[in-house]
Amino acid sequence: MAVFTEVGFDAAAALIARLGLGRLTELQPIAAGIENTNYFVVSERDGQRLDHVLTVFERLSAEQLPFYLELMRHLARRGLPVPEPKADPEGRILLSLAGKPAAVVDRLRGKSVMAPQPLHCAQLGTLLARMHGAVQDFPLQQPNLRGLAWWEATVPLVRPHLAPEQLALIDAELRFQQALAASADYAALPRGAVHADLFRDNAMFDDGPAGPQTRLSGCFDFYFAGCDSLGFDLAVCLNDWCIDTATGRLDPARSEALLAAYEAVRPLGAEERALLPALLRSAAMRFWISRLWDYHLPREAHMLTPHDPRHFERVLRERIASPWPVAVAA
Ligand SMILES: Nc1ncnc2c1ncn2[C@@H]1O[C@H](COP(=O)(O)OP(=O)(O)O)[C@@H](O)[C@H]1O
Ligand SMILES: N[C@@H](CCOP(=O)(O)O)C(=O)O
Repeated sequence: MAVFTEVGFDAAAALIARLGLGRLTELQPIAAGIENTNYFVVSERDGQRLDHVLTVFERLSAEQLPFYLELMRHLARRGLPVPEPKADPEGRILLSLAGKPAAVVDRLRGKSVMAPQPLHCAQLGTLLARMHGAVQDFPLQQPNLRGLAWWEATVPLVRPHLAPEQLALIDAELRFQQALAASADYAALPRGAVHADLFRDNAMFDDGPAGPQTRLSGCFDFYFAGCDSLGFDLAVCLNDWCIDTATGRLDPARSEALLAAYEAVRPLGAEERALLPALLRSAAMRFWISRLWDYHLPREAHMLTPHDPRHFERVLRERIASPWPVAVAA
């Protein structure tokens, strides 16, 4: 992030105590991320150190948040490595701090791996497929709030900042995505509550038998989750985990590792496979628009570092030019 809301030590200590997590000993603002205010919190209970993450939600409302927090709890209770939100004595996981909605969740061990190898991508593929299985009986519904309707509302806001060739691209892609969303093939895609932002920086690896930072310890930041096609979620991951950053191309070894591991748990249907190139474009478009919006219409915050929108413009152009260069196992 960004620290949009400065949380005082005493206020955080009172919250941690109320959650039964003992005495607060450290409160450390987190610089990474762009959406919410996050702090690492360390507390001591019965002589034991406890590590959690405190999030103050800046844009999401108290009406939208139960979906994300309940989804995390659902997945954690299914044994998936997802931070579980902590409940107060009344059983509430949606809390309040500094007059804003807040949550305290488990801190995952390890670090993000920003230059992943096939072994990292494979573990991510397995986790993603397991999550797609586990959400099939998740009862809450909420649309992907960064889906097509948001693109349609946001493209007019960023258009004044674009060069002619960018305008041509964004307008044409919006038309392509509108036609895709209206198609019968798209309507037939399997759907569910998906993460929708499972980038490398939203997963952690700790040390494993294959060496330092080789074992996936979990994924976090479910605050862009929503009901969408499972294939879109997969495309978001492929576009980030398997990319050759310089060219925007998909790296065959990493893409194949991610997909093979995914399909070992949840094989893709023929309709998903056929639409994967279009969904890779959707995933590139989604983050190009959000990055343009964050970049050109920034919010006030300390430590805010917007992501580079040109990256996803390059990725989108590449996905249009080379729909699916990877030999996907049929
Ligand atoms: N549950 C967690 N376990 C470990 N680290 C976390 C956790 N949640 C957040 N973080 C850390 O905080 C950073 C920012 O979190 P993130 O959710 O990406 O912020 P934002 O919602 O503002 O984009 C992450 O890069 C990570 O280092
Ligand atoms: N992953 C997105 C932005 C969302 O930020 P996060 O820190 O919440 O993952 C991007 O890279 O544009």
